[in-house]
Amino acid sequence: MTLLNDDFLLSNDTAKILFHEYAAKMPIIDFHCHLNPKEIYENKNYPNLTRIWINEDHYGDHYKWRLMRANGVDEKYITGDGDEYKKFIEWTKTIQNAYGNPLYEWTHLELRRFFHINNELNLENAPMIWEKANKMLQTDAFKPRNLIKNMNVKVVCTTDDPASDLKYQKLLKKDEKENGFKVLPAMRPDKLIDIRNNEFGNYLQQLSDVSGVKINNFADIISALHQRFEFFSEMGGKLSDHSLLTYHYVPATKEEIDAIVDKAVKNEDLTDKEVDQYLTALLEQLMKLNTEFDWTMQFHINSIRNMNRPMFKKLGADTGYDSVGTQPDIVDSIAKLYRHMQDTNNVPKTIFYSLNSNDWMQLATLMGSFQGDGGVERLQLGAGWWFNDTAEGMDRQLRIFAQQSLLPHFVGMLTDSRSFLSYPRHEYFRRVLCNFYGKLAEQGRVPDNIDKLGKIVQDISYNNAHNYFKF
Ligand SMILES: O=C(O)[C@@H](O)[C@H](O)[C@H](O)C(=O)CO
Repeated sequence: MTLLNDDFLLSNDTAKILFHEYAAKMPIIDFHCHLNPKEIYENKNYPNLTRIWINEDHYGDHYKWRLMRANGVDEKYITGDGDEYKKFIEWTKTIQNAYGNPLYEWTHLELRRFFHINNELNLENAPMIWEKANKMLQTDAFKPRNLIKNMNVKVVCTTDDPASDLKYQKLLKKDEKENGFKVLPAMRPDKLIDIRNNEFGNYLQQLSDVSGVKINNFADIISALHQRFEFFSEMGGKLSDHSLLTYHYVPATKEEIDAIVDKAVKNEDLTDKEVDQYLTALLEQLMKLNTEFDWTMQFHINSIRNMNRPMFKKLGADTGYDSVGTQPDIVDSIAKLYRHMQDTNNVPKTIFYSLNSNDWMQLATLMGSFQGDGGVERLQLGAGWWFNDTAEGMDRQLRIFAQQSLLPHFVGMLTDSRSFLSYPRHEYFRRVLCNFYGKLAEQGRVPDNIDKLGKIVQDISYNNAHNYFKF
């Protein structure tokens, strides 16, 4: 089979029909990504492949950065001020060693889908590819808004701090009709979760200023958050998103929580128990707010971030120094939290992603205990996330979802990316999805009713997300 031919990842005839005649043509809803709304609004061409593929200023694809470091590339030619063509050549050398890594397939899929370059990228053809691609990058088709539009994307949900003024989402709202897609905020209150950060007190002041709520205690924080939920909702926001590196369910009294907030504002040391007490109280309130505003709450759990301390100091967060978390009982704590919130009917629509795939069965079966209340598949196991964003990781997540619940209700894939060239990840997922159902059909485990199977893959590719999030 030739590299990324029309039927790659499709192992039988049913899978091929399902992909080519049903899933492939569906629009895209990217309900979680890290695209910069400013870059969508300013809509400027990228000067070359390095700037759109590897790094644009401090921003960029840390998946590639990790691989380049593994290939022994000097940081100067990854995130540093090295020559941009040399960075591209270093990426070319790196990808040559990446057989079996999804970035090998993604890189070549992007060359095919955007630049119509079907060659395998290597040192011989790198100069030609650099020249051809860079020329194309200067055309209107490669402006960010056209990249989104031409990939049939209908909704992009950015990742935004509650204190954000959503300046660029506001500006883009006026161009929605012309663009043919919406750019909607998703609230990511990481700075409220990160109570040990020395900037916590300053952040509360920022949240107070933007919300108009004076913040003297925990209840005031929640009042300020409520105002931000109102604002994000007015802007079309329908999701919140929460990164929990580790988490333990530890209830506490109002007085204890206020004392913890007070200590945090003064940058006094907090015990692990105090952090978990505060986190528990905050997550309970966030669940209430998501329920009140009929949003979907996303949890990104069990990760270890910014492991390399000197490089964190130098480059900051999300720069390729993260790994899978190993808290074995994190889902036990999530279960206690949900059981407690069920008592007051405050379990919102939720999508769980764990970076540790050992958690997936526990999450999938946990969710079965909180479905109902009139909504279809209100709680969902999210698509294979980050290090699980591979053909095998996607297939495993689909299998567990199908075995423990009703996969035809799944809201499907997201890019989780910082690059405008990442939309072929949806194609990649749709191929894995069609192959999953194609195999069931050809094994005689489901009826070979192609229209029914086709409807399922189209729903998972687009319709379910449209209906579930109510965009
Ligand atoms: O949203 C997250 O927490 C992660 O997706 C994180 O942003 C990470 O940098 C990433 O993009 C993984 O795909």
